[in-house]
Amino acid sequence: MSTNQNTPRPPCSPLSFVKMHGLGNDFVIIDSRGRDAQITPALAKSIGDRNRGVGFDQLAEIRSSDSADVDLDFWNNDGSRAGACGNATRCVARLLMDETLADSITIRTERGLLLAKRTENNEVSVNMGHPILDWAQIPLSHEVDVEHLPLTGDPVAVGMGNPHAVFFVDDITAIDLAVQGSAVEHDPIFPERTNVEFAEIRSRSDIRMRVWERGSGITLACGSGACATLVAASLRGLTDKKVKMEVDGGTLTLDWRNDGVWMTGPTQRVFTASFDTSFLEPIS
Ligand SMILES: N[C@@H](CCC[C@H](N)C(=O)O)C(=O)O
Repeated sequence: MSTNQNTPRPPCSPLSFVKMHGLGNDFVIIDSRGRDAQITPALAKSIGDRNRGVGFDQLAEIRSSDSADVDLDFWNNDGSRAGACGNATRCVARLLMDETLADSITIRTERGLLLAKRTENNEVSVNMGHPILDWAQIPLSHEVDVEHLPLTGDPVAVGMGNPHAVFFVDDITAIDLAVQGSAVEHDPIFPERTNVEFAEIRSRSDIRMRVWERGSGITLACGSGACATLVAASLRGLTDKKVKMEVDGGTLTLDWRNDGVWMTGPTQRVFTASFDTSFLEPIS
């Protein structure tokens, strides 16, 4: 008798999920309402591996809420937590609004209570709240010396529930996103690392932006990064407070209003599936 056939297998523990994306920023969405949180850093990293797991830019875990329609936690694919994720918030809002046929929904994230709405053309808008401009709260260092960074020009530090360093550049095609983004993310001046945006101003209402995300690397879009870029451009006097922003995966509309920064764009459900967590290889 073959020993292989008799090798005991751990019990099957299926975890179902929905795969969605917003402008190519892709997410695994797990619904943990009514049960304990299931995601740990190690599990997030294993599921996030694009070769050995499922693959995602962020994992969003939906939780029951006492003070909103749902609570939402975010994980990057390196297993780290993220305090905000604009595009995943829009995707989850779309998923739940389709489920309940509602036209709006409240979602509590680490950054606070967010309101999302369905638009007339079936896109999703979310109010990402007010930017945090006090660097001590972002958290970033007050004494930022950009001279040693592989870039010229001062970054603008903006908190949207997560940290962003926005660089304005004359020619975005000249940026080596992997090299320069990674160098800025890991620069010791950012004690909690940072998301990095490179923005070329095309007009007062049109920005081209590319992003290097903390904990996930190059992504096709970043909602909180788009909000941070609008805030930075507007504060520098480079644009108006409402712009369209072209990112690698498509176009977002950003509107910095009195009640916060609103972001609008498409969402797409890709598939629903489940996997057996006992198959996932731990990734160090
Ligand atoms: N893709 C996101 C932002 C994800 C979080 C980020 N990588 C972090 O660590 O803060 C978005 O759409 O906002």
